[in-house]
Amino acid sequence: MSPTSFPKSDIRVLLLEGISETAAGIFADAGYSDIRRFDKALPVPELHRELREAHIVGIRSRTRLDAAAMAEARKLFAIGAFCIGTNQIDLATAKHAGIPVFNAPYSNTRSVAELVIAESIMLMRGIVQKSAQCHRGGWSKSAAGSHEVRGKTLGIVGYGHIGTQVGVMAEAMGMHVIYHDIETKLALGNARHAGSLDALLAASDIVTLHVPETPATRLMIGEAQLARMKPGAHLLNASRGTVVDIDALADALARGHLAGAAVDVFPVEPEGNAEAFASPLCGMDNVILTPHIGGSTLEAQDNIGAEVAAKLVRYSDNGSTLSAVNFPEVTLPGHQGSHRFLHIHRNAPGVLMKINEVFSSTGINIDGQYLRTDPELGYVVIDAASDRDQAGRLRERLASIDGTLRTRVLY
Ligand SMILES: NC(=O)C1=CN([C@@H]2O[C@H](COP(=O)(O)OP(=O)(O)OC[C@H]3O[C@@H](n4cnc5c(N)ncnc54)[C@H](O)[C@@H]3O)[C@@H](O)[C@H]2O)C=CC1
Ligand SMILES: O=C(O)C(=O)COP(=O)(O)O
Repeated sequence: MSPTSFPKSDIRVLLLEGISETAAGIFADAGYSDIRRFDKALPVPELHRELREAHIVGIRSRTRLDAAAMAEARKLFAIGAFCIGTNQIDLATAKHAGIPVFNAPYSNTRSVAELVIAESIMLMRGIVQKSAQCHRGGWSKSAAGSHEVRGKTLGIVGYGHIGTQVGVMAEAMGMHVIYHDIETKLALGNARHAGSLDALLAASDIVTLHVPETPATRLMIGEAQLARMKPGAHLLNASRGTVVDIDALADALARGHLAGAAVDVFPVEPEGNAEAFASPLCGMDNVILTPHIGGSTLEAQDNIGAEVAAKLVRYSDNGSTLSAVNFPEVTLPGHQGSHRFLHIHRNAPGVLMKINEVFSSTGINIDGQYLRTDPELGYVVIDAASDRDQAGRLRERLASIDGTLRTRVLY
């Protein structure tokens, strides 16, 4: 266990939104004892209060870490998104504050893909309506409107980690798979590029959305796109609530243009399980509504807890930023026998020279130096065999260099 510039017992780890116990276990095993856990997203005033004392924060998709939240988080040095999406975090503000953000890009993808496959069959068979009728004492034994998925066309919008897995599973059930993506993607199996979003919408019996939340995907499925879908087709959205115009979707369903939908994500979602949920889709028997649980399986949450906590511990103990989503990536070896100085600065000419001057002026030899920059940010890591007092003084001098955003020493 490597000590850091202040005792690990003083490093506050804040874990929100019911992040898996696995994560807390990994922090504890690495010597972190000040771990505060909450099973829901916090209301803004409480979030800001908690952030003031946190050095590391872990969130899921619900907590907004915007510029106002970050302004409160004066001690924060790392953020973990214990999920895939990082749209809830102001990545640029975090970066300019010298705070790397880590996420779990794969761990829950299978869970989402399995749900989409299950829902595709449920929708094509009209199972939710039939189940609702039975619960109400009805009995409508009929094949009308019920179809096998075999031989039908599945259109995947966003052919990334989730979209590709959905495609492979759908083909195993005999479906034709087409996809649309803004990047050139290797088609798996017999999947075919649709040519355009419009072409995909016109050709698919089921359309499933797997794009991230970006300015380009905001309301990418609105009235015009829904109108292009085949009459009687189905729409699934387990991506982000902002991707679909929910009123337009409700209208297309009410008019019978679409036969059904499965929606897991919403433009506005409750903060926690105690808050009521409302949506224009509520009350429609042909719509599967789920409370943003695409990635909520015990397997996925366990894997995510382990993956993101390990990345945060590694950064905190060792300085490595491998796979950070907003930061220059550095993979570092151990630093036995030397102190490790982390220096994060605005990328401007001359900073590196000044850092090196600090060391050369004291005659301390540099054992290893690592540097990664992007146009905005520089991250320099220096291993040097100073004594503890010297290290403290060196750190102060490094911190006083113009453009410095953050410094730490790992002993
Ligand atoms: N419902 C839930 O619980 C979960 C939801 N998600 C959501 O699913 C999204 C996708 O996840 P992954 O497949 O792992 O991400 P990914 O990054 O592997 O794939 C996203 C794909 O969308 C494409 N894309 C981006 N902008 C596009 C545009 N404007 N038009 C067409 N394609 C576009 C990308 O090129 C990429 O291939 C996440 O960003 C997240 O928002 C992820 C996990 C769980
Ligand atoms: O991984 C994602 O992006 C998700 O949407 C899952 O979010 P959650 O961790 O379930 O709040």
